[in-house]
Amino acid sequence: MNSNKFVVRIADALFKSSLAKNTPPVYPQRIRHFEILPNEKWVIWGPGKSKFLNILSNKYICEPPLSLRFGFLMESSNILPRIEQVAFKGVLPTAHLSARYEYFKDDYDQTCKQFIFDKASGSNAVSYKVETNNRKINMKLYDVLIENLKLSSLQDQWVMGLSNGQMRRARLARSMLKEPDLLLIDDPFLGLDPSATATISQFLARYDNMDVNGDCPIVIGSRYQDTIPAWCTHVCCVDQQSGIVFQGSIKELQNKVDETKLIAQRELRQSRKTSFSKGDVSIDDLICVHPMFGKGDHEFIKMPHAIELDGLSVSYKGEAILENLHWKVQPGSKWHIRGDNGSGKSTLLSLLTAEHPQSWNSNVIENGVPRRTGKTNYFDINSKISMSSPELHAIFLKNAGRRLNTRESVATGYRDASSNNFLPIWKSLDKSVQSIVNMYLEYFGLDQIPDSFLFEQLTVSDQKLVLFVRSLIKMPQILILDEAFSGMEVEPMMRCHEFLEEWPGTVLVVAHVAEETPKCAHYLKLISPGEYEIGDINDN
Ligand SMILES: Nc1ncnc2c1ncn2[C@@H]1O[C@H](COP(=O)(O)OP(=O)(O)OP(=O)(O)O)[C@@H](O)[C@H]1O
Repeated sequence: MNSNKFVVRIADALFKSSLAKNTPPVYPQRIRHFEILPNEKWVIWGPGKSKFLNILSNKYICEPPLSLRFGFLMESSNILPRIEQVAFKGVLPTAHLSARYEYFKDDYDQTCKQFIFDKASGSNAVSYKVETNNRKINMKLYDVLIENLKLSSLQDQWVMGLSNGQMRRARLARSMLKEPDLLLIDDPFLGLDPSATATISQFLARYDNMDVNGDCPIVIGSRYQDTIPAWCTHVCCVDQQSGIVFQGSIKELQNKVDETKLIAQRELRQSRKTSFSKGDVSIDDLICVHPMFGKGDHEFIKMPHAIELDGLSVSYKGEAILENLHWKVQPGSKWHIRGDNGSGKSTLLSLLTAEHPQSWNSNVIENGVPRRTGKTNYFDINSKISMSSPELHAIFLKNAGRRLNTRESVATGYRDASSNNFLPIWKSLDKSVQSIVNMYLEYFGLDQIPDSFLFEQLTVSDQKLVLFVRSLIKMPQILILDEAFSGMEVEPMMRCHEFLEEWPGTVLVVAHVAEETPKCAHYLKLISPGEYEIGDINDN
């Protein structure tokens, strides 16, 4: 790339999401100046990052025309810029929760390699593929990507079976393989375990200088609470309302960055204090109907284990994922399930919720009774369990995202087997039950969202919050929170964590990042098949 050129330049621009007359601008003020030069590595930082990345990916209409320009296009070019934007998304939506674990795949499932190529679709019923484009694949780049993104051993696996972390890496490879002119990655490290985070961060740091790739500049989006990678050279701090707060070289702005972080933390503490004391609804009002509310430790000890695994093993086509796992979970205990991407955490949880075909397994003992086909059924099991997970998020968005508003979405938590049942129920609920839903909405600040907003129109953070609240309202004995807080803003996340400290039921949490992990007393760490650790967490 010519070093005199810029990558992106914004000058005196107002952005709109539509040409319709009354559409308000994305930011009320014009963006006076913003410019990315080759060899600069920018992080778009702060609560307005996703909006700003949308601007950079040319998703809005700019006024005047040409106030947003891309240096890699010819002056008079009519060609659209080739920009890839990798945003936070979980696993692929499947037809239903168990589809991910089924042996016989959906007709149109692809291998991981086909997904990364993004070139053809096909049916498993026929042997040929239908090309959807004739893009030439740079195989040299493909090899580099799968090696560096640790996807080599997963190339031939069905893409639907990939774990969250594996799927994030596959999405990144798919975007990079398109050799875009500009690559925008929002929250590049969400859902990745610490070693994958380190490897991918190092890879991104040197990516634009690699021979195999044609100088693709990368811009990342990051939240206040995330550590800005050391290789970023420039920062653009953006808020939701007014746009750019400050921008420039990180070296020069380091003090400002630190100060902004501190202020954000202080404001958060302050808002927690005030918001928790305001309003009429207390946590006790919300949880007093839980069957375990008010029970003391001496009572829990006398109860049978909520879950007991007595030598559980799970394998795919002979390859073990979990082996001889022994684990006892006391009612009312809170567990952090740990382990690297792909170590089997979601698989373990899908066994508990009976979404996994190998769930009918007498090594799974619930409330002292071994699970057996004919004795226990899916609905009985799920009447006591609720969950929020990336799989559920993806399916909820696909099936209910355009139909249900916040209140209706939360209310579906009352459905039998609510993890998989999104049929509207709000209108048929008793007035008294509706008022419980309303109390939850009020407590978590979701009552501020107008009823005209559908689930899919909410921010990712609000969607996560809705799914969390949805998982609570049927007062489950076992609450499963699989990456339930990744992608959430800090304030609502802290509110959920505080609430969970009082929650009387059993809680199983999967989270890779300490800040996203609510307080747990115990941990189960999956290391490799047959190897695991169980212990207490004494971090108080
Ligand atoms: N149908 C399948 N066939 C083969 N392998 C599968 C299948 N489904 C899942 N796997 C593999 O099983 C392993 C465990 O996946 P799982 O989703 O349980 O991991 P995880 O610990 O939850 O990971 P993450 O932290 O990334 O969410 C992964 O390596 C995944 O690729």
